[in-house]
Amino acid sequence: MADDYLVRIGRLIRDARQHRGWSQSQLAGALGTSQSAVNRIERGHQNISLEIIARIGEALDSEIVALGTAGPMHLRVSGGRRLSGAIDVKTSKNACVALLCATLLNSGRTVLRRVARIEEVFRILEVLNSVGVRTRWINDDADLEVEPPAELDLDAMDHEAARRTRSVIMFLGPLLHRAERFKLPYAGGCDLGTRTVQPHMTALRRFGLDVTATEGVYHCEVVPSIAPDRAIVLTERGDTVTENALLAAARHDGVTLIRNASSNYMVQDLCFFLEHLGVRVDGVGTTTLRVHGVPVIDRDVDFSPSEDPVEAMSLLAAAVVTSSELTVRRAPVEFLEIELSVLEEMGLDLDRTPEYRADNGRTRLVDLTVRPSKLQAPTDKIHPMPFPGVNIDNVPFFAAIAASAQGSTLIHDWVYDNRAIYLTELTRLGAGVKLLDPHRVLVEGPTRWRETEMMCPPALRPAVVVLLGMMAAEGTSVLRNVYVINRGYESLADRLNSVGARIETFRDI
Ligand SMILES: CC(=O)N[C@H]1[C@@H](OP(=O)(O)OP(=O)(O)OC[C@H]2O[C@@H](n3ccc(=O)[nH]c3=O)[C@H](O)[C@@H]2O)O[C@H](CO)[C@@H](O)[C@@H]1O
Ligand SMILES: C=C(OP(=O)(O)O)C(=O)O
Repeated sequence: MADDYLVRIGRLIRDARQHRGWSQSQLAGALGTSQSAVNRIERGHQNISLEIIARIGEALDSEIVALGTAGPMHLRVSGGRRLSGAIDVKTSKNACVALLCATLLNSGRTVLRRVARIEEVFRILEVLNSVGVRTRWINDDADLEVEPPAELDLDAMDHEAARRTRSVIMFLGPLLHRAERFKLPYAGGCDLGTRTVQPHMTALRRFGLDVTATEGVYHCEVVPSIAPDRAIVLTERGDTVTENALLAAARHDGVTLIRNASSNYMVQDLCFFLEHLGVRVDGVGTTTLRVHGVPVIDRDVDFSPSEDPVEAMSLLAAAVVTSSELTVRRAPVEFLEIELSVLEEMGLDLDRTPEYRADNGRTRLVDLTVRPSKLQAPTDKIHPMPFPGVNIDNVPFFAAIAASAQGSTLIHDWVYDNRAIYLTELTRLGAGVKLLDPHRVLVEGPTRWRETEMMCPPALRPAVVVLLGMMAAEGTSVLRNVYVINRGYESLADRLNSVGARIETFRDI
């Protein structure tokens, strides 16, 4: 028993080390020990103290062992089961976090309906609470009330929670209207390689924001007399940068023109919310936004963020890889149209209902039913583009789908440095995924999926893709440390179980 325990800890350490991309010698160097000692630890042949485990966890930036229910969550998947029935898409992580940041524009009370109860939202709530914003879940439907204080206590900001999110960067836009000097930690989020924040700084400089970045913290100073005197042309058509520019423009006394804006789903939801706050935004859905700012916003508002196209795509992919008939209800079709076209070209048997409106009154939804189909690899490569193109976050799901199709599919993720690399994790489940270069993988299908045990890749979508492979594989698979999945999906295991999956959650020791 004791030996078995050491072997399990050893495996956790090995997986965490491999995820960091370190050799045994590199870990040994960080611990001040020898490579052979690390080798013994990983094989479970060495007694180790809690102190050593803690040091290893620190060196690898990974919580190896935790006590009680707060420890890392893992999933045990009994795969090879067909799904059936219907499942609803939840509201999107990316809109919910942008709207939470946007509540900082308003002195009044904001109610957001059916907010995704996910770790990313919890982290942003922790940051808001730490600076004095009062937040409260008001019912079991996940409706959330947000009330900012008259004065924010920005020095009390919870940097640890903030640093775990990408979204906290969207505090910059609202805060530049509330403080002349403040600090914000560097943004985190999925580990996808370098993710620039320069376009944010370039856009917000036009509103008088001056940022010095040192030792993990942005030191921000605002010169209120500086205001945009001509159009703000974003250097990238990014989602969060467009949102930051919108947030800054919302309380700017005048009209701001933003060009090369993203018109993606979360940006549109933010524009609809700004309209509730009395801020008119012309051009929603296009790449030129004209924002009619309102210097003081003090309104009680009630808003329903829309459904998540990326969650819809994840659920469709779950049905495809498990050869199931499944209805995905409340799918925001406008943000999935190209994905659906590609899937139909690949031979997916897919039905959709007539469109209906999301609770925000604007976004078009449909229910999609997919049936088991013989898929062919697409002729052309799959690559993302800013909306309206294949959504960057949907690309990883094409890897799982391509692995279920006959033939070779080239997937080209030009956007992120690391995300395509994580897709090679599917080889551990039996898929033929070859890395051609850091941005391109060739997927050779169909796959005879096989069970495995592994750590979650440190990026949300590739982590879910691995989970889908495990659902397709006969036998029992284990996916360790799924915080990254919980960042973006609410109770995913339970919800998949409700349509026939068998996924158990557990924690170590
Ligand atoms: C909280 C949130 O909403 N996160 C989403 C948002 O992150 P966010 O908007 O922060 O995305 P990033 O700024 O990281 O941009 C994504 C990447 O695309 C590159 N890029 C982007 C636009 C462009 O015109 N040219 C270009 O090269 C950037 O350099 C970067 O490498 O958008 C990403 C891209 O849709 C999504 O993956 C994230 O889920
Ligand atoms: C990359 C993603 O998220 P974030 O921007 O929050 O890291 C994602 O949602 O896939």
